[in-house]
Amino acid sequence: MKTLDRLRQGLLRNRAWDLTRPDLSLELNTSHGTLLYLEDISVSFDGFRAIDGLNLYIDAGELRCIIGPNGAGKTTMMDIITGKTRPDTGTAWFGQTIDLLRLSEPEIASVGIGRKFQKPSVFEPLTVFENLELAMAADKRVWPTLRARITPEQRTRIEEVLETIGLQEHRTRRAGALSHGQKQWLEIGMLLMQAPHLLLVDEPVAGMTHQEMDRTAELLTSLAGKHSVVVVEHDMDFVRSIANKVTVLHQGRVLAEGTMDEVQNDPRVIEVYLGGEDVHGPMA
Ligand SMILES: Nc1ncnc2c1ncn2[C@@H]1O[C@H](COP(=O)(O)OP(=O)(O)OP(=O)(O)O)[C@@H](O)[C@H]1O
Repeated sequence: MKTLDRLRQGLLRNRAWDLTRPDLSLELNTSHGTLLYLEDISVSFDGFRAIDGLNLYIDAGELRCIIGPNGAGKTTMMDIITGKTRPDTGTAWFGQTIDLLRLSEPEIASVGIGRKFQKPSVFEPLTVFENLELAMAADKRVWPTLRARITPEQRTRIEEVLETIGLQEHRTRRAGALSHGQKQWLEIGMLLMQAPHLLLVDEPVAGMTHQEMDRTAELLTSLAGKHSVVVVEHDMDFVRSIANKVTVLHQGRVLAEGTMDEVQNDPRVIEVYLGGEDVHGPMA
């Protein structure tokens, strides 16, 4: 029997698996071109359906923007992908073989899903370089010994990431002394140290200057191709500047999907945004 079928059977059969979970696949397979499959996902909190039959597919290497009014379910969707929230129904596959609903939060991170929350959480007393060094250690138990020595390969990797995030000249600065935008880029760099296949980025430009927003747009678009990037953002100008494909969530399901022009001209989307439900204002 194919691994996928075996896993599916296991899922239907029982959720209490053997602790060793011998049939658990952690090998990513995206030969069909799709990295993330969320199908018919629903979750309720105290009887309120925050996610309601959600279907979402993210291609390998794609940059996708997710928009939607307050309470549309964007954060809850991210929580489901990362294992923080378990759906009541539905399936969530990472590539064709990895069943996310069978993995713990740390396991989901280790198969290559990184999440950046809105508020930067860099280690302020440490330098930019040291932050990246720490982020390299997937196993946080090795932190105390990590500073002892890094290999030339690891140093090269850190240098590459410093260049990607544009902080080469700030490598010896304390993270706490960075601007808000620089802290956000450092945190994206810290995620990159884990070489994730999928990066989930929550409101990356909130509180940024225009210049920082432009730099963030460049950074996120440069990551696509090598990684899949899912950006949840309220700032429509920013979304327009980076998006190929936009998904509009509303009441826990996909309302519309397409280019920014397509979704902006979709009467259902206009109704949701102009209907007074969104405190962030109409779509620009
Ligand atoms: N743990 C929870 N308990 C109860 N209700 C919740 C919980 N998490 C989310 N909700 C509710 O589910 C709905 C969806 O919330 P969610 O935070 O996912 O929306 P969102 O699209 O991220 O909104 P925003 O743009 O304001 O961040 C909201 O009505 C919210 O109040």
